[in-house]
Amino acid sequence: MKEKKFQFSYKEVPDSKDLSDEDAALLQQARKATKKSYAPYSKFNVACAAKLANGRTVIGTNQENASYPVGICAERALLATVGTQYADEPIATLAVSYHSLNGKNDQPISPCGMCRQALSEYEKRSGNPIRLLLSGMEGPVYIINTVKDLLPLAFSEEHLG
Ligand SMILES: O=c1ccn([C@H]2C[C@H](O)[C@@H](CO)O2)c(=O)[nH]1
Ligand SMILES: [Zn+2]
Repeated sequence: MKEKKFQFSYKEVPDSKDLSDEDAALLQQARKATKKSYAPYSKFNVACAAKLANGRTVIGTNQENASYPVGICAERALLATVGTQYADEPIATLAVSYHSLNGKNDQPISPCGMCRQALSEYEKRSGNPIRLLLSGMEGPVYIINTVKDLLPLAFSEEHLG
């Protein structure tokens, strides 16, 4: 039997003011876009902002539904736009933030499992790592180098044979 290990390291920046100007601006766009979220059921307003390799910025927000499973996360809403309008264009950096009416907004969240799978496929398809900036409306920012780090042993089209 062989012991295998998965390890990853990421950065924690104490506050968004410690980011580069470009990263701080992208995170600010994500924070601002939480106002566009439609989340009357969870009251958990998530938004993300992607800086594409071509310089464009795209935003996405969660859009909920009275039939709960119909709702879509901010990350996959964003990917639908990127995939449609800028197919295969690499996402250089994706900032994710949220504003919750249920509690504090000062800790980072990270994409759910379904979004990790979707982001993983977009990363592969575009051929470039997606850097992630994760943060609430204030507080620390996590910087993650690639979606691969968030989804070890990812399922992909290769497994379909
Ligand atoms: O990374 C995340 C985590 C949660 N949500 C959404 C799904 C649901 O609408 C609400 C509460 O889970 O937040 C996102 O959009 N992205
Ligand atoms: Zn999700």
